Amino acid sequence: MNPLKFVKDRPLDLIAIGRLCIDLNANETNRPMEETSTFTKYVGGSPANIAIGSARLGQKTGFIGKVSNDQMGRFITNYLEKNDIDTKGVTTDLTGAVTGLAFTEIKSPDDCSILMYRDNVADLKLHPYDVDEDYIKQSKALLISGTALAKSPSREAVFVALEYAEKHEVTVFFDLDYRPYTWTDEAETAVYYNLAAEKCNVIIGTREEFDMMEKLLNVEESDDHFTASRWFSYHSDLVVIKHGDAGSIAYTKDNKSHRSGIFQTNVLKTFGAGDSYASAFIYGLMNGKEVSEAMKLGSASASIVISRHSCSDAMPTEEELENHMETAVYQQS
Ligand SMILES: Nc1ncnc2c1ncn2[C@@H]1O[C@H](COP(=O)(O)OP(=O)(O)OP(=O)(O)O)[C@@H](O)[C@H]1O
Ligand SMILES: O=C(O)C[C@@H](O)[C@H](O)C(=O)CO
Repeated sequence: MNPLKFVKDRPLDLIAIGRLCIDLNANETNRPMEETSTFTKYVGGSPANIAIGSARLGQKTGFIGKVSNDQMGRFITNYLEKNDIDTKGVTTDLTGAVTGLAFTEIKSPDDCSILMYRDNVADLKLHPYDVDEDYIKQSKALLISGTALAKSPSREAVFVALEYAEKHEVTVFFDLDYRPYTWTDEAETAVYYNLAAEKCNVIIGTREEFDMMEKLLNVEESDDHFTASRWFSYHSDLVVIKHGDAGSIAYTKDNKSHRSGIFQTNVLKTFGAGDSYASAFIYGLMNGKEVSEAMKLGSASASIVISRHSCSDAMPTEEELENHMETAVYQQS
């Protein structure tokens, strides 16, 4: 069963809002950053990766975000356009802000980390005035991502987008995308995540991300069912909790749960799993698939992306995803 309804006849399927950055992924793998000397440059940032994954799967996709007024900003906008992403909502910062950089360290397939350079970044300068109501109402769905809530004015820009989405019946997906280094205070983080989640139809996050949101509730032990059911009295119809290589579980408002396993793969690096999962999961739901089938699409896409070097450029097309699901070994959780 698929609990979501999407308005029909809109020019865009999905608009993502938030971070547009650069990933610099280590070329020399199986070694620490101190010993890495060359990196390959890709577009990055969780909502950017999800938008790219969505467009690769044939969804009409747009973006609302802010880029730096330099070569990096232009590289990002050009890449989005080359991937058929509508960039009408992408504005250029005029205050001298820079593009956020994520240097990745690939020590082993299960020991990866990201070193972020995020001082004075353009993505967090997105202003409520940059969010156009007429643009949001052209889409069936909106994807928000938690990192954009970390600072003003980007935080307010996301809340304004949420208001417009509700007004125009745009289904909202929230990928929690919790990056601790972007935040300074745990209570502030939990409060803003919870305020945003109240307004979303679908919430997708890892167990650790939901634990962060439950920090102020004095919850003694993590419990996926408790986590999901909190949101059904607000706007949510569907909550997904990801558990890395142990798969994922989704709960629907009718109190049913759905589990997904993983597709076995040759893991090169772990990052990008969540973004590829989200893009294919959203694509599945928007194309009428049952929740468990959409989760399986998400898992398949994740297994492709973690076997490749980048996150954004590695996103599969519809054909690649279908072929992969036919050939890869599925492991039920
Ligand atoms: N080792 C693995 N092999 C195959 N699939 C995996 C593996 N790890 C994760 N996945 C798939 O990716 C999905 C998302 O992974 P995970 O729970 O690690 O998300 P995440 O922490 O948001 O990812 P990211 O590392 O990108 O932040 C899982 O539900 C699973 O389907
Ligand atoms: O900006 C980031 O958080 C880094 C991402 O671009 C990176 O690709 C990643 O971590 C994907 O999950």
